[in-house]
Amino acid sequence: MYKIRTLNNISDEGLALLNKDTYSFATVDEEADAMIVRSFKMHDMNLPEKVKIVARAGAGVNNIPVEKYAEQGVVVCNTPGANANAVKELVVLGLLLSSRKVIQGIKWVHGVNTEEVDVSKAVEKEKSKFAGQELTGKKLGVIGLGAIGVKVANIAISLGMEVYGYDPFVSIESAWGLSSEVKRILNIDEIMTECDYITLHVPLIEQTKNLMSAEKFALSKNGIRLLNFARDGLVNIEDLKQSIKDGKILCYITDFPENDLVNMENVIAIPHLGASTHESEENCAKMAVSQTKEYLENGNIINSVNYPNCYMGLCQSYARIAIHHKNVPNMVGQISSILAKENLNISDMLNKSKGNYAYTLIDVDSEVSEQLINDLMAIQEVIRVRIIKGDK
Ligand SMILES: NC(=O)c1ccc[n+]([C@@H]2O[C@H](COP(=O)([O-])OP(=O)(O)OC[C@H]3O[C@@H](n4cnc5c(N)ncnc54)[C@H](O)[C@@H]3O)[C@@H](O)[C@H]2O)c1
Ligand SMILES: O=C(O)CC[C@@H](O)C(=O)O
Repeated sequence: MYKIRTLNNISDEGLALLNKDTYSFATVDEEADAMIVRSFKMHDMNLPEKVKIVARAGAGVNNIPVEKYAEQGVVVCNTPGANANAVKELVVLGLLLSSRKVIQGIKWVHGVNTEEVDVSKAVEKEKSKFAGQELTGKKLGVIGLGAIGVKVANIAISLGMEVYGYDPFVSIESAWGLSSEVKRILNIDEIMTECDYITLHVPLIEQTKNLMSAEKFALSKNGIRLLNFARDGLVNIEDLKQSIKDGKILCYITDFPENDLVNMENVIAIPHLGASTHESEENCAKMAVSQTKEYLENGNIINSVNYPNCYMGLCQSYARIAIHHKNVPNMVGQISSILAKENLNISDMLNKSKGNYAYTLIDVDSEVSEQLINDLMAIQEVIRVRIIKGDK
């Protein structure tokens, strides 16, 4: 029986995949074999030793100490692309809200004193205050061409925008999905100087902190619209406030409200709703739960951000040994000589690495003794050893 702890509200459709004969819910952290999380900040949390996997039902993992968990032999996975359509649709709304004074207009309508004023007549007189501009023909810069950026770039093309895309690390899969009409930009400064609208779709990592700062705003035209549906921390708030005052930024639309910004004219702050659709919550939860089950039941790692992806299907031998270790030379040699000493026959094997960490899956034809587990754990660079019962 495995115990699952949810640290945020996770869609019921996803949790329903946890069959009751094998899974139950942990009520305290210490009981959990796996944690499923959305935006809960795990940095200050002491992760109990029993936890083996943390599944992020979503894309961003900046709320999780990914490297620290790798050191503890805890797999962190996310759900790439599962909420991309929801975010894309909200970005389209962001483009429109930053172009047309719909929010201001609606506020005005709500404020009309209908005891004294005939609103239907007042509309025609007042509406000139709320004129906007069209998207067609304007230039949009998309920074980050991953699951969301590609969808945003493509839909902007169909809205008649001229789209500039910047992503020095673009994956082959993303490149295949990107419209050939998107202009590939190799220097972010060109996005700043050319574009009327800029939208951010990069992860928040050390290299992207304050990606949008005074130095970049200085390059832009006057009156640009900046959209941030990726993360706070990507935009330097002090520099942003100054650039709004200077008229460089006409509108900042963000999914990450901050105290300093919420009452500013020219700022539209949305309460982190990018992924908040029924469909996206269900997609993310289903993917997070399936990946958790694969790891717990079969040792397979899918969509991990701190360990290599490793998939050997079901174990059709007697048992599967799953070993988390450092990515250093001679690990496979040391592991297989321990198995040879115990006379264990290997029927299948996979060894993969990612950065400083590696993972080895070994299917064996007979029982694995406590002594063998202890011998494996005694290798200095081995972090965790788990035995999974096979079919035979
Ligand atoms: N508002 C929301 O609710 C919401 C929902 C989903 C994702 N997000 C945020 O959006 C981010 C992107 O999501 P995604 O699903 O597209 O992720 P993704 O991993 O598919 O795409 C990220 C892209 O950013 C690129 N990138 C990384 N560093 C870069 C840099 N310095 N300059 C340019 N490009 C760079 C990567 O190459 C990758 O193509 C997430 O990390 C998350 O922070 C927000
Ligand atoms: O879980 C959410 O609601 C937000 C998720 C989003 O920020 C993400 O990075 O996927």
